[in-house]
Amino acid sequence: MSDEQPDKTSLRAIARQRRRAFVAALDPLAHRLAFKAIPSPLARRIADARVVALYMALDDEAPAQRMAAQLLTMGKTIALPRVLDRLGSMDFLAWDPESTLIPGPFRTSHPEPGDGPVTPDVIIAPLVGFDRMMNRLGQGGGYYDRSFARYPDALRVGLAWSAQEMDALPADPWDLPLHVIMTEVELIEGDEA
Ligand SMILES: Nc1nc2c(c(=O)[nH]1)N(C=O)[C@@H](CNc1ccc(C(=O)N[C@@H](CCC(=O)O)C(=O)O)cc1)CN2
Ligand SMILES: Nc1ncnc2c1ncn2[C@@H]1O[C@H](COP(=O)(O)OP(=O)(O)OP(=O)(O)O)[C@@H](O)[C@H]1O
Repeated sequence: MSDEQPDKTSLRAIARQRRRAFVAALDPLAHRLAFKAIPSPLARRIADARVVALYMALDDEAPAQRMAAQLLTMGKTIALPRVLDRLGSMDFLAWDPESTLIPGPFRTSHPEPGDGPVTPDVIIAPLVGFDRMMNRLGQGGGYYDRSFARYPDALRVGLAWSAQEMDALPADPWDLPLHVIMTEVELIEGDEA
């Protein structure tokens, strides 16, 4: 554990509260339309990707599953994470949005294992907070940090409501920056290609 851990914990509490208030106050139509369309700069960046990992939103998270329809139209294989243990391990399983999901730990759900895990070319990640330096603050389990490290060539895309932006987040040595952050109002691209 680093000295920054308590700091991240209080930032998480602030960011979760802000996210809850923002989503509660959002115009219902604006909410319904958000995150459905993939902005063209992002569509270009994932043009050659085969497997795109989404997530099923919990609580007030940005609803990533809404991007599934357009991704299928683009010919992508969609994957979802499967939590393997409570220590931070997960893998990714291909998902046909028509098929049912199996309940997993932490209120998550994942596809049937089918032919086994797939390697994601793009990882669309949920987050609690983000900053303009492309830092991501997650739930604190290190699940996405470990997956980013395991698939270093995958494009790391954070999905968030704009209200989840923080001034500056602490970055631990294992934190890999996001390449792209998509909110309901803008697409933020990091300096690195
Ligand atoms: N939608 C979604 N799926 C995901 C994640 C995620 O953040 N969001 N994960 C990302 O890691 C992994 C699962 N890890 C998770 C870890 C904790 C909680 C959770 O609900 N935690 C408590 C908060 C505990 C606390 O207060 O610290 C909660 O919100 O009730 C959910 C998922 C993989 N799948
Ligand atoms: N690549 C890694 N290998 C092993 N342990 C890791 C790795 N990345 C992070 N961890 C561990 O995971 C824990 C949680 O890290 P952190 O607080 O940054 O999680 P988070 O990014 O907020 O969570 P999540 O990714 O689940 O949403 C840390 O204690 C850290 O030691």
